[in-house]
Amino acid sequence: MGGVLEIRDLHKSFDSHHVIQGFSMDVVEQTLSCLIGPNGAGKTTLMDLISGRLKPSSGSVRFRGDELSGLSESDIARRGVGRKFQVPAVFKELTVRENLEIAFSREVNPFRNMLKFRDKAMLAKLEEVSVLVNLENRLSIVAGLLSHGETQWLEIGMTLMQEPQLLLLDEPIAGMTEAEVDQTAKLLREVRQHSTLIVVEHDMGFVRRVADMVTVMHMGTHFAEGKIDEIEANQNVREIYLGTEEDAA
Ligand SMILES: Nc1ncnc2c1ncn2[C@@H]1O[C@H](COP(=O)(O)OP(=O)(O)OP(=O)(O)O)[C@@H](O)[C@H]1O
Repeated sequence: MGGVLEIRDLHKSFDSHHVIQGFSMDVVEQTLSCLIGPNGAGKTTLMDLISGRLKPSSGSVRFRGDELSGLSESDIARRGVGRKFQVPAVFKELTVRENLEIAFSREVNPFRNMLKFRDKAMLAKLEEVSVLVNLENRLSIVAGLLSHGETQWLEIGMTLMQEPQLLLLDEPIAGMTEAEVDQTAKLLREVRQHSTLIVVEHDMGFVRRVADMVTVMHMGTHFAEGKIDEIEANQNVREIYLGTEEDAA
């Protein structure tokens, strides 16, 4: 079955290091897919290839039927693919409100956007997103003073200001407290009501709570895919990934 995102026979090499080796995957609209796999499996590289940060050596990434490989990172973002990295990239000296305002438009000069788009549509979006990411009471705080978890939410919020149709998240709960993890699970389930998400995650407890589908990567290949129960019961997956975590525990 096809999907909103169709990845076909994707390859990526860095010199002689063949990191993505014929990877294919379909992502169905309005689902949350978790991408798991051992360290070095190629998860971040795959996200980089989807978002245009890296160009594939060969293969195809189609989003809503359009080929993305070959487009620039900003063109891919304009087509509705949002990305949040593990390390947040917020403007620490600006307030939460200003950070969200800047993110509203995809124009090049963010400070011009702040003046130009202080309109009703932006205000409505800002209110909706700030409630969603649990920062509605922190709008006038300088971003540099936010907790780690709040900073992660702000960056998710900045991505949501652009109304992405596909949202790529790299380890969104890294370093969060338990309460923040709970809040993030709730947030992602809400975002999924109107967007499609791919989340790279190592924490299987969190994967269990949020994932509709789980895709396992191993050595740059699509190793397995299914519901969380199927993946956790899959002996081959346990051998290359889950088993090793248990052994280490
Ligand atoms: N720019 C690069 N140049 C050379 N090798 C790279 C580059 N980027 C990634 N690699 C290699 O590609 C492989 C896959 O890395 P990647 O970060 O995609 O894995 P990952 O599954 O995200 O791992 P982790 O779970 O540890 O974050 C690794 O062996 C890494 O060293």
